[in-house]
Amino acid sequence: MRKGKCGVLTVALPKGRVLEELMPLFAKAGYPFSHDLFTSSRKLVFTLPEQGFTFFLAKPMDVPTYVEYGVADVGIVGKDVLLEAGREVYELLDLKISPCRLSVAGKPGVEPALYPRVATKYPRIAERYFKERGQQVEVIFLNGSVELAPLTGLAERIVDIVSTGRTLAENGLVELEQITTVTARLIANQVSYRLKRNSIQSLTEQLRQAVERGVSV
Ligand SMILES: Nc1ncnc2c1ncn2[C@@H]1O[C@H](COP(=O)(O)OP(=O)(O)OP(=O)(O)O)[C@@H](O)[C@H]1O
Ligand SMILES: O=P(O)(O)OC[C@H]1O[C@H](OP(=O)(O)OP(=O)(O)O)[C@H](O)[C@@H]1O
Repeated sequence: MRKGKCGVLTVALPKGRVLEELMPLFAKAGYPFSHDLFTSSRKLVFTLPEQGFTFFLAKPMDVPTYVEYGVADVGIVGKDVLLEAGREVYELLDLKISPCRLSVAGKPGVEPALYPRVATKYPRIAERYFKERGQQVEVIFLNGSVELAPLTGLAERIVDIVSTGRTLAENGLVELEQITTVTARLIANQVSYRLKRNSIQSLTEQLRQAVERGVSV
């Protein structure tokens, strides 16, 4: 995108896994920013007026917050985070990168208690999932290494990301139910979407074409 009358677009990027797969997709869409640009320093804000962008580097779970409040016009984030954050943003495009799934897992062959404990980084998704099924559970929030919970007796079940399945397998756990599939999404602030419609639609269209052409990462 070149700077037009709509001005610079502010983009909230998620640090970590998604960013790695995003940069090849951006390049394919005609925005050749290197992953190194964002990871070779501790800088969090990258102002690139000539290219028509300002980028923020945020924790994935915080990306929808920056976008809902409008300090970022658009953002990129996993569907898992979008569902968990429950922010008022527009979801514009499935970027089809960083695929994984959100699943319920636990030790094999263990019948759940009447009121089982479920450990997760995704308490809202877990609450909603079990409530919809009429199952009463106690959801325990953890920040990570969630697979530890059933091994230590903290919880019988977990709700967590599964990708290759290696973490579950190496900890003697099994996937019991799949809640949803997950890929990264382009999201937009609702006001920016009106005020910067041309810039946002142009970015969306370029990315849509790149997604359709496919990216090898
Ligand atoms: N194997 C995987 N494990 C975790 N997340 C994955 C995996 N595969 C794809 N993803 C996607 O990547 C996102 C997480 O990225 P990353 O692991 O870099 O952040 P994080 O570890 O959740 O963040 P934090 O630093 O806050 O703990 C998820 O929201 C999900 O959409
Ligand atoms: O199915 P796999 O390919 O093994 O991937 C899934 C694992 O990867 C993620 O953990 P991460 O490395 O992000 O660490 P965390 O547990 O601290 O979030 C996720 O929480 C699972 O533990």
